[in-house]
Amino acid sequence: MSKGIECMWMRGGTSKGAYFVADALPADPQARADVLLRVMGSPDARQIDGMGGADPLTSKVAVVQKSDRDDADVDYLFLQVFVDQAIVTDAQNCGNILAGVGPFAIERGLVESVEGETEVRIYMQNTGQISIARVQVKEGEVVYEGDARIDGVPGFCAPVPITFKDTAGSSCGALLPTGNTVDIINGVEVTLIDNGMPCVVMLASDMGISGNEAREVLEANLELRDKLEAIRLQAGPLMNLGDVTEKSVPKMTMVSKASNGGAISTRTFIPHRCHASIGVLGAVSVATAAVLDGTPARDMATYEKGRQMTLDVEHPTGCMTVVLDRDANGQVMSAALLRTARKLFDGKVFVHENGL
Ligand SMILES: O=C(O)/C=C(\CC(=O)C(=O)O)C(=O)O
Repeated sequence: MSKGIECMWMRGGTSKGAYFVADALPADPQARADVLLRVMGSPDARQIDGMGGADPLTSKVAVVQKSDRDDADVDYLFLQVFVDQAIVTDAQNCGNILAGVGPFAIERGLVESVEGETEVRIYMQNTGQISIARVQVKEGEVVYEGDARIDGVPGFCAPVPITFKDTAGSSCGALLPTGNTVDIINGVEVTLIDNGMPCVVMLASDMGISGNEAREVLEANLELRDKLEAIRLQAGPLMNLGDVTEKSVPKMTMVSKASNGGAISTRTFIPHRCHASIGVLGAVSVATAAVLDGTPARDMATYEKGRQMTLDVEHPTGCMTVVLDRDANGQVMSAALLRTARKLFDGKVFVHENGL
């Protein structure tokens, strides 16, 4: 019998997944991927023989360890386990799963808790950048109960505010990897941007949709999906991401006018399924596109310009509030968001014998 692997299941923001201390998993990336495919039950559209929830948003993994760096407490490696393909990729970061990393690090004793609030400095290995999460603590224990709420998650929870600095060019080497605010691919005006997450931002109307459709409606639109994928495969090399056929980036975001008082409305493919809301760093990248003059997103966005700008990015299940800090030249220097996280399960996960 397999002896099982120590693992915690957590909701981080609007995603859910498995959190491991690094030394619980094989160090070799291929062997680790084999184990994680079995943990989630991939490849299988239903993930019936594993813990994954048959959705890319619930088939995610955080690998966490103490950091050797002076500017970080822990290192966080994000891994996306594809649902219906045998692919485990570190080609993207995830700001939602990140929300659980601070609480998990305290739970596992990787970070010493500070009564009241513990600041956890997290080195995000996928992109080589730092984020800071603030976790509530009482009598040495992580507090999960509270009165914060985020769209896309029912109920209330303790707040986990997160700040990102220097996320520009996280995976593409530059905020605008082509040097342009607008490129044209297959006749569609797009902004190729990376402020923490590589995204292709385009007008919903250019893709033949209103931008207010439900996730299910968009996923059933095969013509739209084909058009998005054709643009994505060309955008990948232009964004310095190489061949993206088997990668989960860039994300494809279609924007339209906000319909609920926010700054802009979004519908995002990640990249083959439509997001139920929007990714954290995805929202930061799209909000950044919306404050750049000359972009399709700028034309759709409504906001007041300033050094600190709060943009409500609307998505299929509500909105994500992004606070951007800009310097005197209007360049985005940091971004902050509110997330919540919750411990769901702690124990051992079992995989087939030959997985360990
Ligand atoms: O885009 C995805 O694959 C989904 C994400 C990513 C994310 O959080 C981010 O953009 O930072 C999510 O909602 O978990």
